[in-house]
Amino acid sequence: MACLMESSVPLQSYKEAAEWILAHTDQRPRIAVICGSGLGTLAETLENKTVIPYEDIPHFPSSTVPGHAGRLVFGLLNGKQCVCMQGRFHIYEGYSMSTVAFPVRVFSLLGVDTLIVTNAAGGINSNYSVGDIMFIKDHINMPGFCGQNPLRGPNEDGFGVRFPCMSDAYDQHLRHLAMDCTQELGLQDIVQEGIYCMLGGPSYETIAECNMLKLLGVDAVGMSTVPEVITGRHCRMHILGISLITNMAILSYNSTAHANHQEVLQTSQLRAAALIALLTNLVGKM
Ligand SMILES: O=P(O)(O)O[C@@H]1C[C@H](O)[C@@H](CO)O1
Ligand code: HPA
Repeated sequence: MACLMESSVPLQSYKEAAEWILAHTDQRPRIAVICGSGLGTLAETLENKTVIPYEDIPHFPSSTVPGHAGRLVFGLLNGKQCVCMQGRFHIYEGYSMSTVAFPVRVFSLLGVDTLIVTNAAGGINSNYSVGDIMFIKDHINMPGFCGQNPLRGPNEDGFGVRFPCMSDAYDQHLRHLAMDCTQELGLQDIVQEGIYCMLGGPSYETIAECNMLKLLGVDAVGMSTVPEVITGRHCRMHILGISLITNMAILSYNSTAHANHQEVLQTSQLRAAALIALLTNLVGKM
């Protein structure tokens, strides 16, 4: 009988990707930033950049979504060495959860121990507004309810344990530090803290689905982040998750609004400067 297995990535592929990168830059960052839809401009602000297109790195997946450039950018952010993923992967592109999270294990082999994950998300909480910045305090892995998890398949003991704890997935200290930064920058009025729910996409949610998520206590909905966070926690990284509320989820049958990726990218552009200021300030304190 055929066995339904996550197509887990061979250990050798992570190692070959990491070795290739180590041979192509002498930068050794401990901080990695995954840039969400339209949020890749952060990478442009790094100093002393080394830019590596994903297609040059052995075994690296490729980006197929508008707003996700598809390159690693190494450089200094506020004096600290960082690597930014300008473009991430999603399961709706046809990738398995473990492939989506492939770069996170590569980063771990490079010596990264802190992961900042950003995303564009739809606001479910009716107290939220478009343009709000939400620090993620917890997540719901909705695809996980039917078995999708980046750690599915044989465990790689070298990265972490078989059954990792996720109740502390989002680092409280980093979140408080980030909150302090928003005060300093005068962003406190647009800051929220909440629960992110990942759905598979690529279709946006129905009205019934949005109302169900609201009942479940979800504050923002998206199509990413969870695979990278689970994988990062598995290898003991400290994680800060940030959702930009790019649109409000549609909860009423009277609404004439239509979710669309243009709006997502437009809001990301509007808030790019604020997010860059926030991350620059934060990284300086880390
Ligand atoms: O990569 P993220 O999660 O930031 O992008 C969101 C989810 C979809 O890729 C896209 C939908 O508009 O934006
Ligand atoms: N739903 C799911 N993913 C998203 C949304 C949304 O409303 N906005 C940005 N990414």
